Amino acid sequence: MKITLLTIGKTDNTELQSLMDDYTKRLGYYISFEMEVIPDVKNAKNLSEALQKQAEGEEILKRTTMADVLVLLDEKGKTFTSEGFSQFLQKKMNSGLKNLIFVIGGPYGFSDAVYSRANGKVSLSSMTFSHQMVRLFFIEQLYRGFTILRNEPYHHR
Ligand SMILES: C[S@@+](CC[C@H](N)C(=O)[O-])C[C@H]1O[C@@H](n2cnc3c(N)ncnc32)[C@H](O)[C@@H]1O
Repeated sequence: MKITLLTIGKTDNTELQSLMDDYTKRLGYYISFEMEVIPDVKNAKNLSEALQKQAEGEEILKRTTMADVLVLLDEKGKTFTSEGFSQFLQKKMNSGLKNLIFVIGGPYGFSDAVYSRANGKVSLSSMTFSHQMVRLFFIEQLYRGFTILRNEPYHHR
């Protein structure tokens, strides 16, 4: 199984990027993982929130096929413990799925079209994080999930 994390817009914070690179490298020992950055929508300043979400949504949907499982990172989604999330990952791997795609929305979240296509929603907290911060938190949780599945001493119950 390959896991892709789709995000909108590059991170211009080098410290955040360096932490993400570190967890991405570590994750690579366990699973094929890629973070794909969708370029910021051009002229976003001149667009309404709805139009910006629609444009971002089209870019997200372009990058998925119906065979992929698409899971949105969304504060109103399902919450997991880290152990529960590791079981979620294990089940997806056992199911023979080829592509598991997680998506982080832009500054205004997701368009209705993306919500309609999604197979599920996962929340990291009921608080809202910036779309930049949430990438780091999520990649760390993915890494944690795999260390739990391998019984490695990263996660302390
Ligand atoms: C600034 S937030 C957008 C908030 C927007 N009000 C909404 O309704 O989604 C940008 C993105 O970060 C992600 N995000 C923020 N907080 C999150 C959380 N607690 N759990 C999961 N994803 C979160 C979501 O993908 C969201 O689309």
